[in-house]
Amino acid sequence: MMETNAAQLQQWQQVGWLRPLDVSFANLLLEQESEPSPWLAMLAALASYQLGRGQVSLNLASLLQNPTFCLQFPRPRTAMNTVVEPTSPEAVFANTSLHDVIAVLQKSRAVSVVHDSSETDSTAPLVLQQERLYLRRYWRYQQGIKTRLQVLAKQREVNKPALQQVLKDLFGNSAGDGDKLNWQKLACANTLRSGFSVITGGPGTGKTYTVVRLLATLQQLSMAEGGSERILLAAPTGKAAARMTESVRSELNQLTINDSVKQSIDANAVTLHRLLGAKPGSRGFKHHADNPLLVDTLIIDEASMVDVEMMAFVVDALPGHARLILLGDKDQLASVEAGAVLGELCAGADTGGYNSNTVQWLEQVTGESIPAVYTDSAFELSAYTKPDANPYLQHIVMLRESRRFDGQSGIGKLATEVNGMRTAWLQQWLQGNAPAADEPAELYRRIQYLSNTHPTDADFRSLVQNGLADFMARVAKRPGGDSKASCDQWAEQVLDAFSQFQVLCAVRDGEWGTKALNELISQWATAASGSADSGSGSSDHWYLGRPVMITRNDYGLDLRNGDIGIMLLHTPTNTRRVAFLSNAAAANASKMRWVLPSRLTHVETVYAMTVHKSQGSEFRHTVLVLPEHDTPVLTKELLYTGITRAREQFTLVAPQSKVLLDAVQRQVERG
Ligand SMILES: Nc1ncnc2c1ncn2[C@@H]1O[C@H](COP(=O)(O)OP(=O)(O)OP(=O)(O)O)[C@@H](O)[C@H]1O
Repeated sequence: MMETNAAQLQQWQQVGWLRPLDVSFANLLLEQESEPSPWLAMLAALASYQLGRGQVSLNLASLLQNPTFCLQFPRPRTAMNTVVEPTSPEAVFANTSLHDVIAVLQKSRAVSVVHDSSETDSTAPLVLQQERLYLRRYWRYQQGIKTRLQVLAKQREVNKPALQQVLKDLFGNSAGDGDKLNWQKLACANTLRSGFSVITGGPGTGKTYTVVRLLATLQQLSMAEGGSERILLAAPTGKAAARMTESVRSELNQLTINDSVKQSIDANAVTLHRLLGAKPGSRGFKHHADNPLLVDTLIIDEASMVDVEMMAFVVDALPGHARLILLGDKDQLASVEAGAVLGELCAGADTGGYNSNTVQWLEQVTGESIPAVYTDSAFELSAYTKPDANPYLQHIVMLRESRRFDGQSGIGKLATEVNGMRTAWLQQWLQGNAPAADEPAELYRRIQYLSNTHPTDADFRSLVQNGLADFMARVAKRPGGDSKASCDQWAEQVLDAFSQFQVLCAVRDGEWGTKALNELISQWATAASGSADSGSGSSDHWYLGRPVMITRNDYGLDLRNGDIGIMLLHTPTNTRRVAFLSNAAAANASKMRWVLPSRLTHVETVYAMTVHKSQGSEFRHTVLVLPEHDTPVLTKELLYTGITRAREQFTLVAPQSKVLLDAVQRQVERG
């Protein structure tokens, strides 16, 4: 059986199902076993494979129950025109029981078996906990987070009368709009109750609005006691940090509060890497348990993008008294790295699940009255009566009303239907049917569907060219003068124009993937600009107006993975440079960075980017392009994330509507 499994791993690697890394890891383990067990290599390779696609562990029960669903292998790769028909996961795991697999793992020296979250002395590379097989490092990250959050989540003392007054001043008396619950007020209150909380909500549900009031609440309460709260704002990427800074600053400007409280609030958000003090070339950070951050409250935005490794480093670096608040949309795609931390913490949050303690506390300080549908008696006991109950539900408030997309908005409607995995309305829309009698015509104005198309067809080409027209015009316009200031101002306008329109792809390869579309759009762009400079027009050629995305952090240049720049003529020096918005946190730092293209080693053209890369960004007009054939990466989370990147206009390009309908019914499995 062992030889069979070794040959099987080779075959699955050949067809592109397993990575060479997965197979090498498995072989390494086998070499170290005195009595290698037949299934060890296979299971170790699959645990490593799951990690590569964002799952922290291999769930053995679901593997044996439904191997194809659990592994979600892509379409097999064909080499040199030979079609290899790989053995299916079903065939490999036929007649294998969970009991047998676990018994085999328990006997292996490469596996340590743990029954609870306590750390063991073992250094075995694999950890088996119940039905899940982990790579040790990731098991430790997960346990580290769990242990730390349990401590942070303990209830804290609050001056309730003072809190009641501050909340009343900031959010009004009670019962938000008419008979609706004021979830924003409840969210703000709930963060004060313990050292760990989550505010989750879809786009435009007022997370920033709430956070700004939370900042004011924390400062006001602290100042009333003669202190000052040390609050830090952070986000997983440079772009998300810049967006957080901008939206907090603008919301703060509109808020009428005491001047001294306002002045005590620092709206500058930094990346998590900068916060923890990244050490170039090393996995570790300057701040950790022995050198904790100087912070009383840490607020992390776009928390859905934080992977399990980064979250473990963050909680490790928090001082004992600190408070951690996570903001984000739990329904968005998780980070490409392993671990859907926010999604897992928020499992079940749609229905509240508050116990009587939480309800009583929240009602007392907010004056709101929480309906019974949001309560759950299963959480009454400190020992949870439901075995799968989520212990963090008491710490989560979900904002439920979009302030950006009203009932008339097609974007909001599309996002809601996709998130709810419902296809009936989508089918109507895809077929181009007129709005139903009870639907406003406005609903369909800002959403458009392009079907039966090919990348080189005129309809797709004009969609893209119209979308990029303003950007192209600004690139061609050149600065008002030769001064540094006017050149910077022009570059800022060019970058702003570029950020208004974006093509998003589900995949990188294939004719509807980012690689091919960037190649094609580059040719259109250089042909349209008609400049002598257009050269080959290939997507990696440094032509004027080429938009690029950084694909790897570059600490030397202070550029972050995901930063976008445009190749322009830097008029003060008369050189071609790539203009980026600066990541510098200092208030007096120049807003623009001009970098010589020769210094940029990890960049890609970015007329089209993957949905994963678009997380944390929004565009006025977003075009989501789906491939011709279904693939396992197409999930409702991916569609939801793509749709919710659109602020005013959304276009779906899907050559086959069935691909969309199948994807809506596929959910990411949490690892
Ligand atoms: N209670 C409220 N009353 C009035 N306006 C509100 C309220 N809540 C939010 N808004 C407004 O709605 C808009 C969206 O809110 P906000 O930016 O806070 O949402 P968000 O959840 O942070 O959005 P994003 O998904 O972009 O991060 C903002 O203009 C904000 O000022």
